[in-house]
Amino acid sequence: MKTIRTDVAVIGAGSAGLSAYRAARAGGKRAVLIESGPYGTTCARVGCMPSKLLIAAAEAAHALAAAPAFGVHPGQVRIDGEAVMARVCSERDRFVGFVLEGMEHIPEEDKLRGHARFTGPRELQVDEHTVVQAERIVIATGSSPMVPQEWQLAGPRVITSDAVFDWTDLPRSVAVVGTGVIGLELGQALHRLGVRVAIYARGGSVAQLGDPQVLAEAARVLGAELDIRFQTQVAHIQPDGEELLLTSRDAAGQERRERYDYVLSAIGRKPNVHALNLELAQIALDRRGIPLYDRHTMQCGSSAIFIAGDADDELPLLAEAADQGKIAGANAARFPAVQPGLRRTPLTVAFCEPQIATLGAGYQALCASHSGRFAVGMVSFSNQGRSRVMRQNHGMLRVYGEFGSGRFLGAEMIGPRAEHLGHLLSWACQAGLTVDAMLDMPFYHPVVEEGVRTALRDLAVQLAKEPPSPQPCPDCTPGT
Ligand SMILES: Cc1cc2nc3c(=O)[nH]c(=O)nc-3n(C[C@H](O)[C@H](O)[C@H](O)COP(=O)(O)OP(=O)(O)OC[C@H]3O[C@@H](n4cnc5c(N)ncnc54)[C@H](O)[C@@H]3O)c2cc1C
Ligand SMILES: NC(=O)c1ccc[n+]([C@@H]2O[C@H](COP(=O)([O-])OP(=O)(O)OC[C@H]3O[C@@H](n4cnc5c(N)ncnc54)[C@H](O)[C@@H]3O)[C@@H](O)[C@H]2O)c1
Repeated sequence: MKTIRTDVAVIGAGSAGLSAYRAARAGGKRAVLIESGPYGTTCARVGCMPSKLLIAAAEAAHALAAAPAFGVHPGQVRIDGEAVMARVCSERDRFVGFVLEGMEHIPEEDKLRGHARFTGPRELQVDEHTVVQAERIVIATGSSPMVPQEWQLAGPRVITSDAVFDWTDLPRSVAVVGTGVIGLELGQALHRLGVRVAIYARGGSVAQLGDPQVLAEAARVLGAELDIRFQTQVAHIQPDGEELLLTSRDAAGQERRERYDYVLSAIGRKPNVHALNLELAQIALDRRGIPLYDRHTMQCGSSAIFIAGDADDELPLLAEAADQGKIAGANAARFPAVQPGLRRTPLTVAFCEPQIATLGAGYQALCASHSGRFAVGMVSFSNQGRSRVMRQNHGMLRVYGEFGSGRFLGAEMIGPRAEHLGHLLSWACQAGLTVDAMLDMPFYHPVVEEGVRTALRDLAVQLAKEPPSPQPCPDCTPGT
């Protein structure tokens, strides 16, 4: 067994780990980056990039299918599944190639291959070959897709999103389980590429939405295009020749059996923290076994251990992994004099169509933190001018503002160009703008942003009213 001594050890060479390694080095410290799997990051290999490539192909097919409504007839449309997957894979490999090039610029002595686990609060063992003694450690181990054990018994045709990007052709049919972001993005893309898709939702959730009105609209709009089975449990999956036989049970107890080429488990991802021997790290864990940490410093308690990215399960997104990694790496370098880093206004986008975005404080969080102290404005896109011009007049935006200060707090939406409207609104939120200040900004015509203005005007009207249920202040109400 070899022993290495270093200032900072980073576990995981994904987006968070690379960012942490660079920040630790920039802080003037020696650092090692330990990776057990392939280099290239989840985002580039099997996440953000290949999924958006598949969606881009689906959008091309959908544009042709939608063209006749404009009086444009593209003729016989043929989807060449092998060509679709060939482009997805070759462009994906290009993105992975950039990451691999970056890895080559990291000195060999800073890179270690193998699975790291704690043997003490400042010591790791990598496979059976190296002991790393580190003054500070960053956990950036990412997350893995979940598949219930009983589904795994049905064999290799029960897959996760990882497997989709290894396909060399499109299958005939896929059952997608889960109406989270992955289920909706991949389910809709495959549907638009001519694959028979059914999406099973055990409840009524849709992507990251928490506002009941936006959620109901999203279920209605997406349900109009896709075969989504809400309130339907997957009861059993069994192999059946070259296919899988899926038995589902709806809310009324009605059973249904259908055959699919694949079942795609999109029921969430779990942080990779359970094979780290965290009990030897001497840090406090929550009830799911995830280290407790300060979200501004990424420090676990007062220890020399930091965490970043999907591993902490706070908001498992690429931009968050990069930000958190930078904060964790910089603080590992300057430990014990840790400093709060920049945490931005939360922003999420689901690239289904219509797109779904949330930003700032979500509706559910506001109900808990701002009960009786926030107002809601809304716009439906059904009659919004530009959206109607483009035949993308579906969805709804709900915006939230604070009584008294008039500050803009956040929004949830499904609708056209949500990725762009989400950015616009999250920038206003982070800048701490009031609703009135936002309405003073320029709005061109005809643009979907005029829909945002309608929602903000509605919010301004609501904010000018009395709060719905004034909360008496117990300390200053006479007699209390
Ligand atoms: C299909 C899909 C689509 C997505 N689309 C988007 C999107 O559009 N936008 C967006 O913002 N986000 C998206 N995401 C989420 C995004 O990809 C992740 O949030 C991000 O990649 C997480 O980065 P990370 O560094 O935390 O994890 P990773 O990149 O997974 O890195 C963790 C690394 O740690 C290694 N590791 C784990 N345990 C150990 C150990 N014990 N020892 C050594 N190494 C270890 C792993 O092998 C891995 O390489 C998507 C995810 C998926 C799956
Ligand atoms: N555009 C993006 O930014 C993007 C795209 C893809 C993934 N991601 C990230 O990846 C993460 C994981 O995505 P995901 O879609 O796998 O998870 P998710 O947590 O978003 O959704 C999981 C879904 O599965 C359902 N579910 C859970 N257990 C189930 C069960 N046993 N049977 C049936 N349904 C079940 C849940 O109710 C939920 O609808 C997301 O949280 C997101 O942060 C982001």
